[in-house]
Amino acid sequence: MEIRTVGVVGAGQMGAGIAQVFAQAGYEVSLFDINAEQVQAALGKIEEGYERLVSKERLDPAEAKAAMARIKVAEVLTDMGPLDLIIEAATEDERIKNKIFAELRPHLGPQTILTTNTSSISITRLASATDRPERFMGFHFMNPVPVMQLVELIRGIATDEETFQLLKGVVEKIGKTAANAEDFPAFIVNRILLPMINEAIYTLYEGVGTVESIDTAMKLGTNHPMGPLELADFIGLDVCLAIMNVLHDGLADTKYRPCPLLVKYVEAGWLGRKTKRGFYDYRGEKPVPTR
Ligand SMILES: CC(=O)CC(=O)SCCNC(=O)CCNC(=O)[C@H](O)C(C)(C)COP(=O)(O)OP(=O)(O)OC[C@H]1O[C@@H](n2cnc3c(N)ncnc32)[C@H](O)[C@@H]1OP(=O)(O)O
Ligand SMILES: NC(=O)C1=CN([C@@H]2O[C@H](COP(=O)(O)OP(=O)(O)OC[C@H]3O[C@@H](n4cnc5c(N)ncnc54)[C@H](OP(=O)(O)O)[C@@H]3O)[C@@H](O)[C@H]2O)C=CC1
Repeated sequence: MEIRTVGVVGAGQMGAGIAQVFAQAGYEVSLFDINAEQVQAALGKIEEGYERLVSKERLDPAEAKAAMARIKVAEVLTDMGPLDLIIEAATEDERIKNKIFAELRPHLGPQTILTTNTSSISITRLASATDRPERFMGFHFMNPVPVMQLVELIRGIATDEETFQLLKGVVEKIGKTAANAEDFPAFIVNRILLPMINEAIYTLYEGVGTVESIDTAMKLGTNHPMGPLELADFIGLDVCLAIMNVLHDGLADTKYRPCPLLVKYVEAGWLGRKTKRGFYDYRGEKPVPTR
């Protein structure tokens, strides 16, 4: 089997980046979101992404145009059913993901491979609610997708070798590097990264440092490209909280308890860059700390 057509479900920051990278690599891409405005915003971001590459002479203008033309908007989710590969990149909520796979189920082609870009949720559990756990995998991209080199590949208990090899091939074709992770809460990257971010939030909560001093300390003291609070805003505080909850519930260890301050920000709807407020306020010219 060769993968040529790809459906991306969810046109948020991850879905947009995934669609951009796949279309650039020559795949025919269908993009769907329950919010039609979000799809239009994603198309605008993708176009900007290609323009950025063209301006740096990393992409030929004709190739950029051709890549853009390979992205189609799916009016309804079920239109994606017969495609070769579906990448679910909707909100980090198990009920939403299950609902998407359940809706797709009667419309899927016999060969269609289902994947999820989940940051933390059990692949085996998501797969078990579909009709094809052997053709189901975790396909975890990093943010921002066009820049980050890594894709985590996570096999569920029933994932077959053919599916794994096909997805390994896809990672090579899009010019990225795969790392294999076992199916345990939050896999590798987020098992390590999110407790670090959560600890940074505790450091703020306990008054050990300010937003600025914590981020400066980690940027200049450990050479991280972004401070942990800036990175949390970049990922999305709702996504960070969802991952911490999966770690806390799945591993039953208090060391994964989400910081109450993270919970408070999410309850306020201050989700980081995407809502223009989180640990920083992005509404002005320059981000300024919100506490
Ligand atoms: C939560 C999960 O499930 C998993 C995750 O994703 S965890 C999060 C993983 N991501 C990270 O840790 C990101 C950490 N941050 C970084 O690596 C960097 O800050 C960054 C790459 C995002 C930006 O880098 P920077 O040096 O501050 O800014 P900038 O110079 O503007 O960008 C660097 C390059 O990336 C490109 N870039 C930056 N943001 C981009 C975007 N959103 N889309 C496309 N390209 C982008 C820039 O064009 C630039 O390219 P060149 O080097 O070719 O000129
Ligand atoms: N943010 C990050 O750094 C990373 C996130 N991920 C994972 O990727 C996934 C998406 O995250 P991200 O892009 O940040 O989230 P966003 O909130 O930016 O985007 C999610 C999108 O999914 C849409 N959506 C919600 N329900 C449905 C549905 N039933 N059908 C179709 N679309 C739906 C949302 O619409 P609406 O807003 O209207 O609800 C929203 O547009 C999550 O699983 C997350 O854990 C993985 C790696 C990194």
